[in-house]
Amino acid sequence: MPVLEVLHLKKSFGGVTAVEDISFSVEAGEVFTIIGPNGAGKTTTLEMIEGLQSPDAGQIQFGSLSWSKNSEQIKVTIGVQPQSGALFDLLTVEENLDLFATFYPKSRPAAEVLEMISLTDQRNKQVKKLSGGQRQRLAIGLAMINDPTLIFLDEPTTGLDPQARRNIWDIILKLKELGKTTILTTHYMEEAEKLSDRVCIVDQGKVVTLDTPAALIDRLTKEREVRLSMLDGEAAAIETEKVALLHPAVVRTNREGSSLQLWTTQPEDTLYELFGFTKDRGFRVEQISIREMSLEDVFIAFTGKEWRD
Ligand SMILES: Nc1ncnc2c1ncn2[C@@H]1O[C@H](COP(=O)(O)OP(=O)(O)OP(=O)(O)O)[C@@H](O)[C@H]1O
Repeated sequence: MPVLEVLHLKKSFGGVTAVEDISFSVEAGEVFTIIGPNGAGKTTTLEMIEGLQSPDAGQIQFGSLSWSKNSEQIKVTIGVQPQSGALFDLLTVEENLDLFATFYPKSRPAAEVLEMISLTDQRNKQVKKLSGGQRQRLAIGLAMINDPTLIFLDEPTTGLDPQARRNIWDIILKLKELGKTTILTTHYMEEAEKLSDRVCIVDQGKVVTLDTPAALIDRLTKEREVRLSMLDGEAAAIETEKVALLHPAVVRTNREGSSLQLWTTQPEDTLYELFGFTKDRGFRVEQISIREMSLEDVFIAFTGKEWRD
């Protein structure tokens, strides 16, 4: 039985439809990631599930529990990362954890949480003196203080430098080792690809696709991005692009100056033909590379939008 099931959620604000129709279910122990462009409805979806907003329509079930009948039970089962503005700046790290612990009938010892979020050495530091990454780790710690089975992290790494982001990935992986379920939203594709068991892509308030990162990428594996850089300038690239577009396996192309990008389902065959052409014309190709598809390509393919990372 899924730990969370969301069925046909809908939410509008005045004339703006934030969530049009979102359904998914989450299994115990998985990292389930929702990604999507700005304004896709990710935060609104999460807030409805967390009980912070009421849906206009649809159902939210935590196993057999629902907000209308079992709100007290749900509150002790889930952990929600507070916005970083909700932390108490003048209190120390440990005092914040102790304070949040009082909101719950049962809590995990602060020392254990401090270890998990690698803030034991900063336990007596005032929160206002923490770095951005440390604040975010504390926010995740606060989401864990009631020892929840299901944890919601809304863009926990936004704005952090790569090392601080990696520290947060480590916490998410530790939570997984403990058998916890994490529902994550992120702006970073690489993060979704690395951490998630399954990824749900939303756009304009609807689920566009949902699967494991590997399966999503697999759907596009037939397509490869080929890059060519021409030594003989833009005119050579323009002509080569025209020839590439005539090849039946070439899906689309892009050119900037003398550099050419093309997406093809038959890279070898396409290159063979292009090299035939460049050799005939005496054009010299300076660089060539064939790139594997990533989750970012899946996103672009399904939503038709560039990723904003
Ligand atoms: N309280 C609100 N009042 C009015 N409009 C809102 C409100 N909350 C969200 N919206 C609108 O609903 C849409 C979805 O917003 P939401 O914050 O859920 O998207 P998101 O996918 O989380 O975006 P982002 O990645 O930018 O955080 C947006 O058009 C947003 O402007």
